[in-house]
Amino acid sequence: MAADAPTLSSQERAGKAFPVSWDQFHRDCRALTWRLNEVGPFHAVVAITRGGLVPAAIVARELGVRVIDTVCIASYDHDKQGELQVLKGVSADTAKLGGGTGKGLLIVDDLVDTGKTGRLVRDMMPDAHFATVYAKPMGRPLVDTYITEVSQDTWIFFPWDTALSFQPPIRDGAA
Ligand SMILES: O=P(O)(O)OC[C@H]1O[C@H](OP(=O)(O)OP(=O)(O)O)[C@H](O)[C@@H]1O
Ligand SMILES: O=c1[nH]c(=O)c2nc[nH]c2[nH]1
Ligand SMILES: [Mg+2]
Repeated sequence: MAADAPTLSSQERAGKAFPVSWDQFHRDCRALTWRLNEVGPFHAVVAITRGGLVPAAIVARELGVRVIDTVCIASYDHDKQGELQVLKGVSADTAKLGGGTGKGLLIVDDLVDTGKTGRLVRDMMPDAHFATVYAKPMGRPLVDTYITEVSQDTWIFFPWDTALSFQPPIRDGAA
């Protein structure tokens, strides 16, 4: 590649935009919980930070689960994926609840895209149930329960990353 060739971000490569409002996200999390309620009960919810924190709070509230832990992973810097770094694993108490393999634990994230994050966390807790609100085809096989599939060339815009702004009329070339 030429030194000055533009590097496209994951978001730019995606091409299509799928904006999600708070209201839509809350509804999708509740729909996810209806499905999870058939699978549980779960000893604890494990949120993959940071995107998994919001759905984990809603799902835990709906399922009546009060033990909530986190796995903290850093990978995308805004919208470019780099090396995955595990900043924090689950606590010893949570690991014990999952019998060392994650059995009876519910892992929650906002989405799977390439599946790299999901694979890393699944490998830590192979018997846990893994749920995401949204799934793209590459990551979908890793997920046990999800609500909405979007195409691989779609970028999901979450309500905590966005704000209301002016949009040019479609007639003038808006996407
Ligand atoms: O399937 P993958 O290609 O691994 O991508 C999915 C992950 O990417 C996003 O997290 P991100 O790394 O952006 O961090 P954040 O949750 O802190 O925003 C999202 O919340 C998932 O955890
Ligand atoms: O906000 C986001 N939207 C996405 O579609 C996505 N894929 C990976 N990481 C992501 N973050
Ligand atoms: Mg994340």
